[in-house]
Amino acid sequence: MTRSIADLRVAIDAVDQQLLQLLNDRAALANEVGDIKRKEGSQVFRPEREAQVIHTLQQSNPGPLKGNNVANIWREIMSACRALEAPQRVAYLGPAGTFSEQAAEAFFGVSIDHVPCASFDEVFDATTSGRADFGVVPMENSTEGAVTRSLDLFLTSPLHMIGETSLLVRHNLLCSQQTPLEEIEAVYAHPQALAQCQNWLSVHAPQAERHAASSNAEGARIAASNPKWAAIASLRAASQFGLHVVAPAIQDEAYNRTRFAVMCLPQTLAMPEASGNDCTSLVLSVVNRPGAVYELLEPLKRHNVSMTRFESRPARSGQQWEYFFYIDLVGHISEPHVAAALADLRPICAYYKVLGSYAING
Ligand SMILES: O=C(O)C(=O)C[C@]1(C(=O)O)C=C[C@@H](O)C=C1
Repeated sequence: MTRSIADLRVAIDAVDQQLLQLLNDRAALANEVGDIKRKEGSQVFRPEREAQVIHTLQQSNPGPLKGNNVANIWREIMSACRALEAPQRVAYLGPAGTFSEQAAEAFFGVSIDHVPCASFDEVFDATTSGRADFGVVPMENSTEGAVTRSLDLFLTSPLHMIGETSLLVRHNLLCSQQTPLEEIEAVYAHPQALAQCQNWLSVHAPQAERHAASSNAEGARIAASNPKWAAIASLRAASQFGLHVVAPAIQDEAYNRTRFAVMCLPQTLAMPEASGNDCTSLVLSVVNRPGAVYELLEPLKRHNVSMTRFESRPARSGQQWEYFFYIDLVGHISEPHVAAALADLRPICAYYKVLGSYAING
């Protein structure tokens, strides 16, 4: 016998009441954990524990909810529980409506104290000075490669990476009216977004001058003041600034992803323990002589450690052709094969810095 919608809604209401009770029971337990942490003076946010909770639930999930739904729901449940223990202040490139804000909320959930910043430099400053507990910055994009300012800032910063999150980035052309494409005189966006949409702009709005803005949301704010000006930004920025979508999904690569680093001072949160699905990020340099880069990579092969990223940046040391290498390895630094590889690799390096060992956000 099929049940009517009215009957099904009564059943849903009953399940919701049970869920509400269970969620409050859970929040009360988290509160008790919070009391203990306050007495101990230990950090509220435990990313490896949260990753484990989500991983375990995804493994035992009987469906019909999909694994990623389970992850999203529990990220928000834990965000709310964490905020009861103590609100976490998170710095990112603002204003409201940026992809960085989206990344911060994807990692921490929405129950955070938002600290929007005017530049990547300010995100590092805010997190270093204690104005924020954590910072979120983009590290790499699947179309445009490294976000070089973030990499350079990490080199001299006392901050370390305690997590990562990756976002599918869809760019939209936004205007204050439905302005025809051929009438758009200027496009405002962050240089990364302009680069990720350059082919589309050359074909569909070749007459439009391209202007760099400090963020896409700032570009949206500027575009809101003139119907002949457009911005490249998210749907979230469109609703934030009351703009229309003149053209959706204009990024040159359909699969345009940006990976963000989550960072903090080591005294705020020490390196997370291994979660079982981790990554280690390093910055290294070697003296410039034949075979040096080969020697750098050889210990990884010998100890069977996979490398998922190898990025070089000029050292700016005054010496030409000297580089820093940004390397990501699969595994946690406490795993024996990773520890052994790094022990062999370290003496070869002229410069060696572990940016962090943290759970892969999947
Ligand atoms: O297990 C803890 O340490 C908690 O504080 C509880 C809890 C949770 O809600 O499950 C909340 C915050 C932490 O980041 C990890 C987990």
